[in-house]
Amino acid sequence: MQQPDLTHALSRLREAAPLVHNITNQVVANVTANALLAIGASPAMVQAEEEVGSFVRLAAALVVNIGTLTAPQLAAMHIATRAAGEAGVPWILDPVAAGATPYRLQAARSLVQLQPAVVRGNASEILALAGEAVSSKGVDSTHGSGAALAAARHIAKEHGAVVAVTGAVDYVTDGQATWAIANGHKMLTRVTGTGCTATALIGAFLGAGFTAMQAALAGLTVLGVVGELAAAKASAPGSFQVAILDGLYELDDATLASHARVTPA
Ligand SMILES: Nc1ncnc2c1ncn2[C@@H]1O[C@H](COP(=O)(O)OP(=O)(O)O)[C@@H](O)[C@H]1O
Ligand SMILES: Cc1ncsc1CCOP(=O)(O)O
Ligand SMILES: [Mg+2]
Repeated sequence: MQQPDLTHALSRLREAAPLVHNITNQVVANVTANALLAIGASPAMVQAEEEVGSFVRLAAALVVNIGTLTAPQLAAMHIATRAAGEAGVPWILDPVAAGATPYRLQAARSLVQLQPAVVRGNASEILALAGEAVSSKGVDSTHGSGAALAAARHIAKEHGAVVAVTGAVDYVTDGQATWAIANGHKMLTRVTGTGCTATALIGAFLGAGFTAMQAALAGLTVLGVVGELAAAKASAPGSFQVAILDGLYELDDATLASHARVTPA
């Protein structure tokens, strides 16, 4: 398996400065828009059924996140993902708390049928999406990421998507090749929206023309490295959240390459 080359990933992303269309949850809309701006992309949060089909055709990538799902928002997600498919706009699914209620699970299942380039979730979410009867603690995982690796491979093969499971170690698989990313910091679990930020960053790399596998590896490695650097500067969640945003802006290709811990799994 050839080692993924992230050497110029950040400069490529910043050169492309992709417009990223987000249909996301109300908790993280601001956080993820700021993360996308900090890394060098251009975010737009657009979710009216009446306009998502037109808007997504202007975008370089689409992020779909079911964190605070409502029926109109789900309808908009179906319109946007179908239009994205027609227009060749790559999109990523974040199945937040997929196993928590039948409504969410059904919604996530309906969306994964519509050919996302990437699915990114925590272990409980990926297990639920794969059909395992698992519990979660709302939006938080009660499983380690390794426990969802087989489920991730299963979803990847069934839907032709790249699947990323995050946790202490992140895994990215296309159903055949699997990579482990051993970056990150526990403090990332003490601030809301870091999983959603991971998803949005992968969306930015998709919008910059990276393959699904490269985009998932780049997005997760960026957040993991930034999390480590932020934790060295900030010891509590409030300042850590600010340090993440600053770190996304300050990170360069050389620092990413020297801190990345990506190995075959
Ligand atoms: N125990 C941990 N140690 C280091 N990094 C972690 C840990 N748990 C999660 N992360 C990182 O936090 C980010 C969000 O992942 P995760 O918490 O799994 O998503 P979610 O917020 O959707 O549950 C990812 O970058 C992941 O690598
Ligand atoms: C707290 C919360 N409730 C519904 S969505 C959301 C944010 C979840 O963010 P993340 O999955 O990144 O932890
Ligand atoms: Mg999440």
